[in-house]
Amino acid sequence: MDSILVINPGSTSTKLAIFSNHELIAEETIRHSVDEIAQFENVISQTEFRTNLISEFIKKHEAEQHLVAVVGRGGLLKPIPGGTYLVNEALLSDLLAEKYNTHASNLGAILANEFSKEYNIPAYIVDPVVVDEMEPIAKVSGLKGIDRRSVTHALNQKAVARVAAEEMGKEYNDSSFIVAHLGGGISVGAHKNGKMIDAVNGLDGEGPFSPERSGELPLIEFANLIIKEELTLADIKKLIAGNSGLKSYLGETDLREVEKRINEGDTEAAFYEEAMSYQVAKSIAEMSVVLKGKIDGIVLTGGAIYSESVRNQIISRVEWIAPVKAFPGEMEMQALYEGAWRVLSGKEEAKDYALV
Ligand SMILES: Nc1ncnc2c1ncn2[C@@H]1O[C@H](COP(=O)(O)OP(=O)(O)O)[C@@H](O)[C@H]1O
Ligand SMILES: CCCC(=O)OP(=O)(O)O
Repeated sequence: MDSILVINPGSTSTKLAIFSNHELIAEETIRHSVDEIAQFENVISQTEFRTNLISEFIKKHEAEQHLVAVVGRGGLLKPIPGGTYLVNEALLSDLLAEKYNTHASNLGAILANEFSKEYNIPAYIVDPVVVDEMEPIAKVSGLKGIDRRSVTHALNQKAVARVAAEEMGKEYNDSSFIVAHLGGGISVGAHKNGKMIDAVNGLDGEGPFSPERSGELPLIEFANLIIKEELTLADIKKLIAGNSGLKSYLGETDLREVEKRINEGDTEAAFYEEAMSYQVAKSIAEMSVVLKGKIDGIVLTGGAIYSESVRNQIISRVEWIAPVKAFPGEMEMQALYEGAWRVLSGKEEAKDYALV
């Protein structure tokens, strides 16, 4: 039985799966609390902690003898086309140096490499968070020398848009969708004819706030804070992409805990949950302008879309734009497996990061 190990590190979770001959053999989502993540100085220093969790998973499912490849979520690399990439020195070196910023997805290739070495099998990443299909006009920021960049849940955005298109009897490559992914971070993409032509960057301080990120901030107020608190660049990255959003308002990134508080009558928790939904709806509307109103559907996805109230709050504000479909959670594990399988079966060649 040839098996492929799938490793998907998110900011609040490590998702693991084993697939064999297109069948899901085992799957687990390990959630990480705010306190658990706070023990670590940075993302890279979580490697051993998450490696141990993955080793336990492999042993629990007795997969050691069967692994033929490992595939991880692709992190912050240089802007590159979509596809399956071999994990090699050039790719690992950019991730370990955090050359293009820090995020849990950087661990995908690093963790995959650990198991590649242990089991002497190839390691891949698929459609990393930096997949860049933005049109030139979308990259203009408003200040010469600074361009907008594409940092999104590209893998899942494309996977769910494909399923939504199929359900509507359409082809992804021949339709227009707005996809909002609500995870630890929130990204929103305008997909036109198979390409994400504009996107709200879910990491660098654009668009809606998320369970742990600030999204867009009033610039002058933020500049004053940086000066007053004498923040370094590392402090700023940690603040806007790890210690803001619901965490800063409510001390919590787990929406299920937030909802428990709401059910117990916490009006502040209810207010900030609704504010997050309100901001997501605004970003979706922004993308409807990118697509000039010709939209086949709006797709809501990510862990936070399991929340009925978040889902309904967004839908009530955007359903006038286009029909809305919700895919709570993500289809990333299957998409990662398929990307690796396409290469192993010879249908596609793995791309070399150093050469793109
Ligand atoms: N069943 C659920 N109900 C409500 N919220 C959920 C549920 N499952 C996950 N979430 C929330 O979704 C967010 C994380 O989404 P997810 O896509 O799993 O994150 P990650 O970015 O870590 O991959 C967290 O706020 C989490 O609490
Ligand atoms: C926008 C980059 C991807 C991202 O934010 O992923 P998480 O939600 O897992 O943090």
